[in-house]
Amino acid sequence: MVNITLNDVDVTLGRRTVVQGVNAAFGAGTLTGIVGPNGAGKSTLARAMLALVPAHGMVEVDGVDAAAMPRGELARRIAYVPQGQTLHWPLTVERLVGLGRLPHLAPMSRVADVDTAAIERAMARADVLELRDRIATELSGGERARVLFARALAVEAPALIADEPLASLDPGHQIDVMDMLRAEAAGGALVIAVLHDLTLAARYCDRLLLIDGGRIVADGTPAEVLTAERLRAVYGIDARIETSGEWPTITLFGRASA
Ligand SMILES: Nc1ncnc2c1ncn2[C@@H]1O[C@H](COP(=O)(O)OP(=O)(O)OP(=O)(O)O)[C@@H](O)[C@H]1O
Repeated sequence: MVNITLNDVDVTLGRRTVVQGVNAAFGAGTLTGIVGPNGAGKSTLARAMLALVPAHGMVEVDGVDAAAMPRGELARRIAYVPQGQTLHWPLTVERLVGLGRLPHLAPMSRVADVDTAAIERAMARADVLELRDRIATELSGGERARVLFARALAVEAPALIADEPLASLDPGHQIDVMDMLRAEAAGGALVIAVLHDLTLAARYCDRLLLIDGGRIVADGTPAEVLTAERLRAVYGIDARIETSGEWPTITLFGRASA
């Protein structure tokens, strides 16, 4: 079990404050989607939770200041799928997924049976077993995205933060990844995903944080957060939201007229 609390968090990059006054708490067993337009500060907020960018205010993981937590401990508690990561080394897929076990290994120690089993599970769940002997730098964008997702699953951490895990995936694999995120949350994990697909976010997430200009502009269930007025104000689009079904469905009409 793990929890993440943000108390009045600001992040300044260069001379710009890109996350401002964010207060939110995340607990076990919930899938939260972070949505908002390009440049809203979603990735920066995710990175602040992982202490990858310096933040003002307080980011607490299990009641401890994340910035003061040893990196290995933080990495064992929160697995991370970064946005659009470039791969530099020609590792096999299996070796790359195996890097997810690094936070569990003592320096210079070898991969143990428990690690091998976790790597196998992660590759199976991310549907990359057939790619295991391929060189990761030679994969297609979608194959690479699934391998990087598998690397995060291999950590078997109680929390998972995935930054745009659906980018480059075909519709079938998008649904597979959303099913996996849901299953992680149903199994008791704290799961946060930065998403652009509002339809999938609405269908799968328990909670949405809508970010604009570095601030939370709405926080609640998808039906509470996704209103036509907000989509117009935040994204500048005209949309119809149907809330009569099991989850809200969104039909996009186009750019909102001024
Ligand atoms: N290193 C940096 N120095 C200065 N500004 C930065 C830096 N990194 C990001 N930014 C700016 O911070 C803002 C928020 O960026 P961020 O990547 O968090 O947005 P995002 O909501 O994830 O966007 P997208 O949906 O396009 O991925 C953007 O305006 C971006 O240009």
